[in-house]
Amino acid sequence: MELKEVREGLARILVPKAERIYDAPVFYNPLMALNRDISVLALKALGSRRVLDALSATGIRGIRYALETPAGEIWLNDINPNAFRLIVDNVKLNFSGELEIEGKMAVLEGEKTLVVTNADANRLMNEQFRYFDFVDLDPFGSPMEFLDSALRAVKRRGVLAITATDTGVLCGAYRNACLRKYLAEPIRGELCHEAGLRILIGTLVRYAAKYDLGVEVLLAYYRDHYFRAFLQLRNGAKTADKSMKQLGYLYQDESGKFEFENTFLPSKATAHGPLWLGPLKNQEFVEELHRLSAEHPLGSKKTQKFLGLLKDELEVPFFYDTHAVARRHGLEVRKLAGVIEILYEKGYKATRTHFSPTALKTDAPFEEVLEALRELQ
Ligand SMILES: C[S@@+](CC[C@H](N)C(=O)[O-])C[C@H]1O[C@@H](n2cnc3c(N)ncnc32)[C@H](O)[C@@H]1O
Repeated sequence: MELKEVREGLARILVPKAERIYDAPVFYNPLMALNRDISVLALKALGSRRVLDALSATGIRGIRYALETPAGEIWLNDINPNAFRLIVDNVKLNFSGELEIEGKMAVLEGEKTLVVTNADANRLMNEQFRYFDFVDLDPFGSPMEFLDSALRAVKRRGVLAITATDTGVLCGAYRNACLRKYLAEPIRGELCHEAGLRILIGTLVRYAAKYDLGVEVLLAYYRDHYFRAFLQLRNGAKTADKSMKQLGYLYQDESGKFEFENTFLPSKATAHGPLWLGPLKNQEFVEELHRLSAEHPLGSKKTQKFLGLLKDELEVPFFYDTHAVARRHGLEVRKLAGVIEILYEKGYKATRTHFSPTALKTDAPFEEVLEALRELQ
């Protein structure tokens, strides 16, 4: 395998030289630096000790966790033998000390303990029952095939960090796949990304509830064709019931107006979901990540700005995309800032949203958003 060295955060990592990322013998995507930055900041803020990077590829994520956060014991796993060998080399490149290799496992004991394994992630997570404070799933496509095992490997008050790159499925391009994997009806159109993220979280909540685990969303977002969610687990049947009560359904009519209902079963056949209707962030947590991003060696120049956008975003379910509203009502597109200003003057809250550069989140009713656009014609 031909290799080159890259730097990200405090890590030096050997990655395969390849024309296209999916042709490489071990997967590495430089675009995911922002995802890894936010994960490093989250782990730093949480202070979790025992961490599993279950689908590690080059090891870049787990090695950054070891170098840049207070985590004391970090496991890096991949089923691909080439990945295992590369992770071992990358651990050696970043840490001094003796790495003891025995078959499909390598252990480095030092200031930090690093454990590298070449196993099926489900098998490893089932063997390490309730062992980890923080479990990271960063798969190709959907995380669903790993979810039950992750919910068993993580401690009952631990944190799950989950990526999903199957946006076509969660956003309704492949409806049947969404029904199969997430047992949910997706939506097409301008709300598909937020609905997709909320379908993903809704499914995670239902899976956690089986184990009498409740879920608090520390942060969840959509970016660069993937979803990412950090979930704080809460122990007990009552907290699981509370989380389940935050599930519900979304409805949208042809005018673009939407509504949602917090019910276990939908009242109408046109429902989209079930999906999570609770918050997508813990405000203090996001403010802390934003603050930390100013002083941390980041891998992507875009991370701090993106965290700022997430921090300032109004916490209400769903948004109005001004381009979509204008199109649906035969109006001219107008600047988002102008619409936000009119709503502000009328006493409503309104902010930009990370889901779309042309959309706003507001507590104003749909008619007021439409009226604001009309005023600007
Ligand atoms: C998207 S890549 C991970 C990228 C990495 N987390 C990063 O930040 O660069 C997914 C990895 O999962 C590994 N994988 C796929 N199925 C697996 C399984 N059942 N058990 C363990 N690893 C698996 C693949 O070999 C691949 O390296």
